[in-house]
Amino acid sequence: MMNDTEQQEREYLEEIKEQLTLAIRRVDDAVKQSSAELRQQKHYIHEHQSSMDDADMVAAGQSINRMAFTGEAAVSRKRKLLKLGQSPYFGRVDFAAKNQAVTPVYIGIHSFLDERQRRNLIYDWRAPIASLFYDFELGEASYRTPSGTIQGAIERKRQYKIRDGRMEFMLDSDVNINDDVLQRELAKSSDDKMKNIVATIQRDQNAVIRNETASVMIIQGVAGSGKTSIALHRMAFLLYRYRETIAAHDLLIISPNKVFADYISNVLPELGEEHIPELSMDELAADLLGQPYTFQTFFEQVSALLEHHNPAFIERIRFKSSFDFLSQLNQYLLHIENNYFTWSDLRVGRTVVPVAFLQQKFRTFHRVPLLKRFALVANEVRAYVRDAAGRKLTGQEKATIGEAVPRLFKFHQVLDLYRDFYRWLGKPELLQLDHRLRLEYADVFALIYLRLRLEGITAYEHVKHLLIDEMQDYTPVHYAVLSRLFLCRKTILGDVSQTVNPYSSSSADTIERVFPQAEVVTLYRSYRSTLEITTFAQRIIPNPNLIPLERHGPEPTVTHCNSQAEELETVRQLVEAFAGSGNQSLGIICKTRQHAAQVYRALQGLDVQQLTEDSTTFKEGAVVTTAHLAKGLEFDAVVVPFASARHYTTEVDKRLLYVACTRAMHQLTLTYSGAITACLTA
Ligand SMILES: Nc1ncnc2c1ncn2[C@@H]1O[C@H](COP(=O)(O)OP(=O)(O)OP(=O)(O)O)[C@@H](O)[C@H]1O
Repeated sequence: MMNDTEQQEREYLEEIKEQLTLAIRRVDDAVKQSSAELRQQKHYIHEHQSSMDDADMVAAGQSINRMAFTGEAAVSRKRKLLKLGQSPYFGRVDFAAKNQAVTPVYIGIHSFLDERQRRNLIYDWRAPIASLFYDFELGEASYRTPSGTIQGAIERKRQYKIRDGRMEFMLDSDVNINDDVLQRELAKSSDDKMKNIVATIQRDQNAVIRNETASVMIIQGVAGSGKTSIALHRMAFLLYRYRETIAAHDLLIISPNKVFADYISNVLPELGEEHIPELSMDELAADLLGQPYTFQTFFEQVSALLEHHNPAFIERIRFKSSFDFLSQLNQYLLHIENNYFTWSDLRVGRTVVPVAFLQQKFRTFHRVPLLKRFALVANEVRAYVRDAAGRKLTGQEKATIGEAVPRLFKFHQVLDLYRDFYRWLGKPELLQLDHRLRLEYADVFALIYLRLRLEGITAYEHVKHLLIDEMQDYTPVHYAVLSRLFLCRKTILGDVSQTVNPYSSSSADTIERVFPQAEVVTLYRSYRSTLEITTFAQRIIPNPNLIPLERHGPEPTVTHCNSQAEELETVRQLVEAFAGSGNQSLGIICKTRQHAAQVYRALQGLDVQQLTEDSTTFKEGAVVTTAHLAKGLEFDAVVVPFASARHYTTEVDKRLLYVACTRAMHQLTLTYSGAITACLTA
């Protein structure tokens, strides 16, 4: 068989690298040539401008564009080849399709074709045949192609780690194929942003990544199950699978905040794809609400909940996060259609426009959002009056009609209707709005929903696939807005256990009610943390279904201190120890902003950074932050200060503690003074 031994593999790697070098040289030549031609063409146009007609100019412009395009494609091709030169492939399956010879299939991050022999030397991990690598052990196997399923058998499976063009190891695997390499990958320290996982994608993960049928895919997965990773690889897969029709700018990621967006921003470029546009929910809200509103952000809502116990505030959030709320809004919309018109004949000069005409016209436009119908009906009325009077209307008359028609309806401002909604409910106290029109967070998407239904919003029709992370933080009314705004396919992921606001959280079941056509996948295997850390986190929120990966590290420690000052000193020592520990990242994760600020002050003079809501980038090394902001991130080591009964008491606190502890990959330390929190007793 080809490339049997390690020696042969090493020689083959050199051969492939050489071919890659040649290919890069060819691309370079092509780039040079195309830029020379471009220069010539421009020069030619410059010289002959005076004698060229419009058609000549258009043709010349087009040919320049074509050359520039070829140039860009060559540059991008070169980038991919250079990357392959560093690490050409990570896997190999020797596959014999039925009645055919065995061929080795090398799998890498991009494909690489031997142009002269027209042979695929490396297959893109997203190619149909590459799914063999993820989906099967040795023996019978099959893969689906657009033209049907190919049956056959896998005779060998091999994995490689090639870095900087050097083979660090190769492994033949028969049964538990990925485990060894996966273990090595997971044991590594995390120095910076999220990385791609193409070499070790697991079977259940692969099924989600390659799913082509789901119009809505909901991924509920335990902490560290790879949800975010999978979702990003799924985007890369879709870009590959539908490359004729979908480009990176057709996709949209709705992310919880800028730090998270920055944290994940490397994955697609690593996979050779362009950056995907991203919006935070707050940015989307600001865009959809428009002026003149300002609003409390989700961060501020959660902080307010943590800072003071306010039953009325909680009650408002709870109600506005319910399905009942959404259905009340829908009923209200029906109610106003049926009750808020005051019908009367319209008199314009000597012409009377009868009620029946008006009603009939409003009915004709029933598909148009309510508040947009008035202008359309006014036009109809103008035509009616013109015909009746037998002459053109004066500007004054036209304006009169424009004002009279809306008067048939009680309200025209969405905010007035939103206020009225609470009166109609008999609970005006549920809307708290100050004179500067600052909305509570729980009102933001409700108001947007009304606006969407009453005025229509079409701003996001170009999006072809939407990715929503941290789904548990959004409520039925959020999803009602998203489902009307984005008619495209969606991938929605999250974990109910990691909600930072239990009064407004959604489980996969809740979201399924909004998207009944959704395919729901549940992931139980947790990859991030050592068994010791995962077991510890289970004491906070137990999940009997969770399957931790067998990877070991030090037991988490819970350190008692005699005073807060001593506690801060302990944290300081931990940060000092971090510098020489071999760990690359350390997260000091606090419950509140105040705690984070206090700890940060106590660490003055050390190389520590603070992550706040205003941060726009993920920071490396040691950082102090809050659990809310740390959600979705991970660190080699985590320190959770102030884990006392005083600070971690409520249901919200418990969730935050869970989020904080599950951020740790290898090492976890809690410190407290006074009594220890009861959240750990489970
Ligand atoms: N198949 C895999 N191979 C290698 N690493 C993996 C794999 N799946 C997950 N991981 C790693 O596990 C960690 C957690 O992944 P990720 O952040 O995507 O999980 P998550 O479910 O979104 O986590 P959380 O909800 O806790 O934020 C990451 O370091 C990721 O690289």
